[in-house]
Parts: sequence; structure tokens; C-alpha cells
Amino acid sequence: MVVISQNPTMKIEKIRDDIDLPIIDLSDRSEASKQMVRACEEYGFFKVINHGVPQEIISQVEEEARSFFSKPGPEKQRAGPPNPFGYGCKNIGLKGDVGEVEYLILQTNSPFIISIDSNKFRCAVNAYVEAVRKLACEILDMIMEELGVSDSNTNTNSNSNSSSSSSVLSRLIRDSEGDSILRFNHYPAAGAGGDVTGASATKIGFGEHTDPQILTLLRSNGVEGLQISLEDGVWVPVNPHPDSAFCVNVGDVLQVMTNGRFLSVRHRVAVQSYKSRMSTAYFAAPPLHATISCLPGVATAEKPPLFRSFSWGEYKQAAYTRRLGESRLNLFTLPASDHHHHHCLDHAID
Ligand SMILES: O=C(O)CCC(=O)C(=O)O
Ligand SMILES: [Fe+2]
Repeated sequence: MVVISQNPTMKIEKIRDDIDLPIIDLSDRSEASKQMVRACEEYGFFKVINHGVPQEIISQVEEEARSFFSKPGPEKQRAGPPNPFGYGCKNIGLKGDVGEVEYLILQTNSPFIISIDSNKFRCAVNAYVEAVRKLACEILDMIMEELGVSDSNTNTNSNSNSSSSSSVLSRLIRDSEGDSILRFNHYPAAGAGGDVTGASATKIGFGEHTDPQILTLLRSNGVEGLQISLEDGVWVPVNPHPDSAFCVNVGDVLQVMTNGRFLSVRHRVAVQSYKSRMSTAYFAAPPLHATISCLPGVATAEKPPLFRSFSWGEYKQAAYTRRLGESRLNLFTLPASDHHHHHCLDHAID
């Protein structure tokens, strides 16, 4: 079904709910690797099940986040403002973006520099981060192996009981100076809304954007709201099922490293009328000084590199000094490349 509506900026947009993201079973590694590569090319988003993150670890961190958001405002404010870590409400970033959301951003390399005074919360976060970092690395290793860019001679983890090798990407994420972050979002229910005609405009909790990092691993409390845009003005709702799944998406850095083969897709969150959404996002990122460029063997004579190399710190600076919805990848495109042959980059250069 296609529903046509107007968002608050009066831009005509369509919602199409006839696309389902692939649900990929990680217990069949070789099949999963192929499916993940295909999904990264086609949607930039997919869901994983049998991912190995214990339910207990997920429930604990989600319970602690719920209890944090249920505290009185002034108490939450004590963990803010979010520059760059801490509690924020409505204001997103430094450029005036607002949304119907409150959030808590934590760095993942302890010690946390903001004061979470609950020891239980801290422990739950630590366990969760360790588990999702491992999952992010596994997913990236599988994808890189499928792309043929894994390098086996640098696997220094002698405790590893897996025969597969670690990829350059998972090593960046495991680096002790890795810049990965954990973000909790809470979108309170909007209540009965709509105008006198009964038509309801989409209320935005988190405005459209791409994630700047390498890979995002997202969980929600089973309440819908996430939407992705594969073509301009058309939004595809991502249903929050199955409950046990992680939703995974490609970030800008991975789009650059795959020379545009993988898509960092625009997404946003619509607030629901009667249910509050909570989400937990782990953004896997390299160290600030890491050089981001095309992976070896990905660019060819026919498909020369589309982007110049840059450091993650440089990119992050570009991202955080711009509006949420503004593209930043176009700041790094190489002028010599012929964009028209790479339709998949339309999102990045529009
Ligand atoms: O809350 C969500 O489902 C998505 C939030 C998001 O896109 C983000 O934190 O980058
Ligand atoms: Fe996002």
C-alpha cells in the first residue's frame, strides 16, 4: 500500500509498506555472508537473528535505560548536556535540529566521562557494549570475507576458536582508541493527534539523516517508527520484528570503504500516537586518526575511487558541524570520477 501525505514542511511524501528488510540467520554463516552483502548493496539495512548476543544482556541494558528515562527531568539533566556525551532532550546536534526525542550518548571506551551514578546501569552498558562490539566485528568479518578483502595473516587473537580471520574493519573497531558510541533514544507517545480532517501528519522524533560511522547495530522495544528512504521522498517503515533481531545498517564510512557499493541510507523516526519507542544504537567507529579510504581491491580501473581519503576525525568534524539531514559525503567526492555510472551514490551526492 502506498500512502501519500504531507510532512510538517509541506513536502509531499509517500509511505510504502510493501518492502520487508531481509531477516538474516547468522547461524548459517556462508549463506548469511552472501545475504548481508546483497542487503548492504540493495537496502543498506538488514536484520539479523541468531546473533549470539545473550537476551539477558539485552534485557538488562534496556531495563536500565527505561528506568533512566523515567526519572524526573532535572535528574536526567544532570547527565547532560550531550557535548558530546551525556543526556539531551529535543535538541539534536549543535545546528538547531530538534525532534520529539530524548537521548543518552555514552562513549564505549570506559571510563565513561559522564556521570551515570547507577553502578547497575554502568555494568549493564559494559556487558552490552562488549557483546555488540563482538557482533559488529563478526558481521564485518563475514562481509569482508565475502567481498574478498579479508587478510588472514594479521589475526593476532590467539584465543580465537574461529578459523576465520579478522578484517581490517573489525580491527579498527577493536582498537583501544576506537571511537564507537552507544546511544539510547526515547520517543514519548505523541497522544491523539491529527488535524480536523483526520489526516495525520508524520510527527518526527529523529529527522532524516545517514549514520556517519562504519556500521550501526540497533535494537528497539518492539514499537515501530523507524523509516528508511531508498528514493527521495519515499519512506519505507521498518517493522520492529522479530523481537530478538538487531537491525543493522551501513554508515557513511563503510560506503566510502566499499567505493559506493554499499549504501549508507537515509532514515528517520516517526513518533507513534499511543506507544513510546525506545531504541539502543551502537555505532561502530574507527579511531579518530584512522585513515578512511577505499578498501584494497574494491576500486578498479573501471570504477576508480569516488572519494578522497580522510581521517575519521576529519569526517566526524564535518558531520557534527552540519545540520542532521545535510549530506557530508559530497564534501569528499573526487571531481574526476563520473558519478553517473554509480547510481548507488545518489543518496550521497544529492
Ligand atoms: O531510534 C531509532 O530507531 C533510530 C535512531 C537513529 O537513527 C540514530 O540514533 O542514529
Ligand atoms: Fe541513525
